[in-house]
Amino acid sequence: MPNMLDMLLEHKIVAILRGIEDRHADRAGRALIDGGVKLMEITMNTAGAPAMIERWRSLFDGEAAVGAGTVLDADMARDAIAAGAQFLISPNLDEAVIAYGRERGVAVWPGVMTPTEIVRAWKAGAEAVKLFPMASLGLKYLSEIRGPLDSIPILATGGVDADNIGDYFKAGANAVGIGSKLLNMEWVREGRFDLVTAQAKRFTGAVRRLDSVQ
Ligand SMILES: O=C[C@H](O)COP(=O)(O)O
Repeated sequence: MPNMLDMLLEHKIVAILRGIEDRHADRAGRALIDGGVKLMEITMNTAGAPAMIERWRSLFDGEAAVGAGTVLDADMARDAIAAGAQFLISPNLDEAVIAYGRERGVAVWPGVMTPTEIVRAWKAGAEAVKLFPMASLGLKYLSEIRGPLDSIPILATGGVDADNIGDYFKAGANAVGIGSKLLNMEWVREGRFDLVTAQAKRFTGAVRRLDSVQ
């Protein structure tokens, strides 16, 4: 099984699927993969999330990693891992979720906001943290905390779009989580999966270009 942290650091984008309707989900997932997305997070507040995770594990086996998002506590972590989630992402920091994931060999990237929370998460065994909500914290905040906290991988989440994605990496993000600007629900409802793929390519192409100039 591929190492999730390695995948996160290599591909640098996590697609966040929140509230996708089950009848559209498989085509949306396929469209994202066709656009180069390699890590997909189905949030646990999406109706039928565990069943969707389980289905995607076999449907997209070898093409993309499938994890669970909005994992708020150990009960949700248990349900997500039972469904086959390959990584767990949370908006909050709960040491019990980190411990549960570690016991089962599943990567946990908890949500953090402050330097104290980042270090707490790291000490509890998280190999990376989700810095959230970035749209409110701002890029300057990220670059400032990078001074003292320069070795903890940061998955910056919130407010990422195709024009500013490069700024997130310049400010110190190792990876980004992208929701609304990557998966436009209107396109999904209208069956415009070609547009979803084209949009995904804008993001994955931006990451490739940034990698090539480094
Ligand atoms: O937890 C995920 C974030 O709410 C996604 O934010 P975004 O839609 O601004 O990318």
